[in-house]
Amino acid sequence: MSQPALQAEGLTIQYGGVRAVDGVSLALQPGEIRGLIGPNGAGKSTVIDAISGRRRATTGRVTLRGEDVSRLDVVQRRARGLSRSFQRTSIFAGMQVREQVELAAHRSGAADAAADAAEVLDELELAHLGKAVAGDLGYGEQRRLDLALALVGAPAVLLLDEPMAGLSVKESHDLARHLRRLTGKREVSVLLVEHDVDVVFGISHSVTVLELGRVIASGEPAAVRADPRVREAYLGSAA
Ligand SMILES: Nc1ncnc2c1ncn2[C@@H]1O[C@H](COP(=O)(O)OP(=O)(O)OP(=O)(O)O)[C@@H](O)[C@H]1O
Repeated sequence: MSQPALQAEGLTIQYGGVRAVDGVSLALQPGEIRGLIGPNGAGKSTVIDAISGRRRATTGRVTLRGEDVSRLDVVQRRARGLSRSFQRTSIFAGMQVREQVELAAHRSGAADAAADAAEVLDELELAHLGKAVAGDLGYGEQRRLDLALALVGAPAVLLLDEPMAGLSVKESHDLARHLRRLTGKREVSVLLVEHDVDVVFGISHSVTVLELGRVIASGEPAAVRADPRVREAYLGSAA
């Protein structure tokens, strides 16, 4: 097996008396999409915060392509190829679409920001909206723009926190299709936190399930979905 694009080992995060994340380990191979699911409050966003550098883990280690980045901040980890999106989009509503994707590409260190932005916009079927002001886009288009902003600069790893939030079923499936195609094409690894479990099981190569800050299952989607503990803790009998 090749060197993992990302490895998190024994992450523990304490908020005062609450242990929000308790010894979580996971790895992403190049080009792998790993779903990270669990009930509300299970610790999914906190894991993403710890991996991205937004929150320093109390204990544990984060390695990016073999390099220990545990002591680096968000900007330093971004420069090493770790990108993320947030539950709420981080687009600039008053700015033109192409302009802001080019700016993001430039800030992410792309050698040719204009070309990189053009390619990502094209891949996400947003090229025709390049001159539109982002705030005028439909919500589904804004979500795709958010993904474009995270994708430029050729990151090795993308942390996505509920990218389908608020989308219709069709828009979710469209975004999932884009994600699957883009990750394959660009060899970017994705850690996908998403409440729509059908989307997660549909596009992920592997799935990790958290409950009360701990990993209760991890592996191929079909095996995880069939795991009695997962069904009991999270999916319910209808899953
Ligand atoms: N800033 C904070 N201060 C104190 N406790 C927090 C803080 N942020 C999160 N928590 C607690 O940490 C635990 C994990 O929260 P987290 O938001 O990571 O879960 P989640 O799985 O992402 O939930 P959701 O699906 O609702 O987004 C919860 O018990 C939450 O109440």
